[in-house]
Amino acid sequence: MVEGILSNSVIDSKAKTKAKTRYLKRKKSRRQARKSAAPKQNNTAQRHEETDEEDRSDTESEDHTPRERASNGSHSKELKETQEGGREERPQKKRKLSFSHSEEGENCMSEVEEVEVANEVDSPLPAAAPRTSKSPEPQMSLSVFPLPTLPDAPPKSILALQGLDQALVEAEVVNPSSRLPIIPKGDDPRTGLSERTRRRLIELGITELFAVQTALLPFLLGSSAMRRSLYTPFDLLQDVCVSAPTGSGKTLAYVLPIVEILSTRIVTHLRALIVLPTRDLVMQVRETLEAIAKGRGLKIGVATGQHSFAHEQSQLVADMSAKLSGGSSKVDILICTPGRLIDHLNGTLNFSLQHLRFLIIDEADRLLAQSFQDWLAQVLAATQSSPRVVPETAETKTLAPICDSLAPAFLHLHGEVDLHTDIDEKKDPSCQKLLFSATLTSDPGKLAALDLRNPKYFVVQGLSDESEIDGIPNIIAERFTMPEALKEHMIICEAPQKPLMLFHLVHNHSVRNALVFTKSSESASRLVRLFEFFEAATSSSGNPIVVRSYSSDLPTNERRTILEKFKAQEVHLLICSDLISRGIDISHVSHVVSYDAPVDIRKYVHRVGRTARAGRTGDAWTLVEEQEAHYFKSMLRSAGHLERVQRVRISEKDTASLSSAYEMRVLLDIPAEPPERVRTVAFSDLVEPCYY
Ligand SMILES: Nc1ncnc2c1ncn2[C@@H]1O[C@H](COP(=O)(O)OP(=O)(O)OP(=O)(O)O)[C@@H](O)[C@H]1O
Repeated sequence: MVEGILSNSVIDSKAKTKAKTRYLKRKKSRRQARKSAAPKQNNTAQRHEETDEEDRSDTESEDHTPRERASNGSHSKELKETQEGGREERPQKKRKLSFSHSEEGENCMSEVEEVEVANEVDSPLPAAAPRTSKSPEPQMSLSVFPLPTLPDAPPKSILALQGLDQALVEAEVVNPSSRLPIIPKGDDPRTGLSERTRRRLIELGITELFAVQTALLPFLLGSSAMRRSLYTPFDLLQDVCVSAPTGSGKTLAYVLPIVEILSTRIVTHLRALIVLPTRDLVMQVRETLEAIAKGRGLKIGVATGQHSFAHEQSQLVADMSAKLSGGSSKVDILICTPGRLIDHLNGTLNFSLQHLRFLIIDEADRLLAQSFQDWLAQVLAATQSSPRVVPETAETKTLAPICDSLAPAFLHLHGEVDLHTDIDEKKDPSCQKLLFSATLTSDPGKLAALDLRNPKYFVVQGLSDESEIDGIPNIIAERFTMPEALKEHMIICEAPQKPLMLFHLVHNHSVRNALVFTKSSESASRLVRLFEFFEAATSSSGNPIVVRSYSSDLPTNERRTILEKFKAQEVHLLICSDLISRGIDISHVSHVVSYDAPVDIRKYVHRVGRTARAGRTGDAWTLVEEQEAHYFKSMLRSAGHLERVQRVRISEKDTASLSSAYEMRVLLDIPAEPPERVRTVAFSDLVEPCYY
């Protein structure tokens, strides 16, 4: 019986072995058949199918005993490898899915693939995941949106032009070296100047026009009669903005058209208003105007607050007895500072801007930065007519009869004037705005405040000035053009050495006829005292250097006297605050010294521009304290100007003779200071005392 059982089990095991052999044979033949059918390449999908197949086989043979599995160790190993292979290949499998289910374009597909591969790398799924999935449906991928990508940064040139007036971007560039000889006789269609004006210019020694004048005169005086009209109610004239280097003749560029056009007037009205930032400039422009307009019968007035308000009123307005709708003026041209102008607009009866033909804003960037009483908005409003609301009021009844004419744009205000013509159109003010500066602003906000009409920009700038760096026009990048014959230098030294450097420049570099700029009026007067001490210590001869301070601390009359002495070369050095850093034109200034370095490029441009004017040569020196050197250089660099400023090194040997003589003298003469508060008894303490 036992034997029977044993023989049965042997038969059983033999049968199983046969079955297994058959299974392996079948499997081998299947594999060979597949291999011969499929291309030889190692296709991942195929491999995967194989794996699936094998998996299925694996499932088929699940009824095998563990022993059999053990005996089939190589088979299990193969299975395991296949599983790992399947796991590795999963991203491709998923890609296949998304490809087959997405209707989106190829680009989108590649996006999907990338995302999935990335996900796979970041957080691999458990290996069994695909197999445990019960769903027969392939996994739908979520609709995928393109990932947000950063747009390419726009080029600097585009960014710099954002928000700017297109007229500024398309400014007319004028070559600074262009000149136009003045023809004394006959017509001159090139400039539009009358023979009389040209003769006057020649009398004044002006034989040719400078670049800015050659560009502006034809534009303002043009050949058409309309351009020369006193009123242009239906033809709006273009406003003009001019950026031209210091000393390039901007004043004449507006004075000549004013004189030329206003000379045709019959009745006196206030037709040209010139606004300037300081009294000194008002006086200077007045001199130029009077010289050019001599014999033309034009009346020129000034309002700066130098005289009493009542006195100015009596100089400006002819009739203050009753309100005249057309205003009343004793002057054709008014030159003024903005503060006093607002005083007259608000407080002087019959002071009216309705007849203005020209509104000139010189040193425009400086004036636009001044928000004093919102002066610009008030001036612009006064050039416009307000709509007539009620024809008959107590006020209009008392309106005096027309003894002074109304400007065309203001005619509707008067009840008795009821002009209905074929051309019964709205009439615009005839005021043309002209802006000038060596450092004209491109700030859209500031320019917008001017309410410019179809402006035309002129920029006087050398072609060699690397006109556009990064495609950004110089005027927009605040790279200002300097006078061609100007030589610029800087001396970097310690702060206490600055006075010595100044004495060195005066005595060893023959700096005379110089403007020396300090940061404040107080610094200017202290430096004058120091200089006088020094001169007393060093000059044995009878020719000491004469030094004076010039700042707003001085009364106007004293300032005028000092300026006249300086012009007469009786004063050799004028130590001044920035009061005269803009616009002042003194032809013999051969040197400018910035004793305190300027902190912004505009100030630098205007200070150094007091020399090398009208084509002359000149030297500018800047004393830069060591701690300021980095800032100063980067300021120049960003203005594209660093290469033009030459660094001059001054050794102790150069100043040895000056310092010993000076320090001895200072020790004797220095005024008593509380000893415990004074750091050292050095001459520098006189200039800028250093207290602990
Ligand atoms: N065509 C010319 N021929 C000779 N000299 C001239 C001519 N035009 C102007 N000038 C002289 O050039 C000097 C500088 O002129 P102006 O004061 O108008 O310069 P600017 O451009 O206004 O300078 P800034 O920007 O410093 O105010 C003046 O002395 C002026 O008389």
